Amino acid sequence: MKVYFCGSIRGGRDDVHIYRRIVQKLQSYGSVLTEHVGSTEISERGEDAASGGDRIIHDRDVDWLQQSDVVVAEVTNPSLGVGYELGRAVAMETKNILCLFRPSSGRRLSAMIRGADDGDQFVVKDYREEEVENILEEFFIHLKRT
Ligand SMILES: O=c1[nH]c(=O)n([C@H]2C[C@H](O)[C@@H](COP(=O)(O)O)O2)cc1CO
Repeated sequence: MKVYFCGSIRGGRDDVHIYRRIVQKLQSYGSVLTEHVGSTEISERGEDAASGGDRIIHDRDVDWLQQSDVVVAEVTNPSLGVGYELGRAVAMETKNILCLFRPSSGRRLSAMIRGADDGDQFVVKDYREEEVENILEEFFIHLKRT
């Protein structure tokens, strides 16, 4: 199984330790194409994409998104890139999408994400940090049954 993980980069790296936890857990289910999102070596300046710059990052990520079976996004820290990836994933119509949000942040999730939940292919789940592995486990058990 190929998993595409989305998390904020230029939107801010405050939650990188949670992204790393999520990536580690996701790796027990398949290959995580965007492993770098959970790396503490990537700052909010983003990846160093050498000469190709942002176009290389964009085209590579859209290609990975197309290849992926499942999209998991940590959406607590708002990020334009994550919102864009989710919109593209929905338009592809074949992806199973899980968005994870922590209400303890005091933020209110965008209606364009919360309101996209259809209880089936696009699921938004509120969680507490300590529950994250269990939430992922439940999601992947359910996926196997469908
Ligand atoms: O350097 C990068 N590498 C990269 O893969 N991304 C992708 C993956 C993340 O899920 C998402 C983060 O978007 P943003 O940088 O707008 O927060 O975009 C984004 C950047 C920088 O925008």
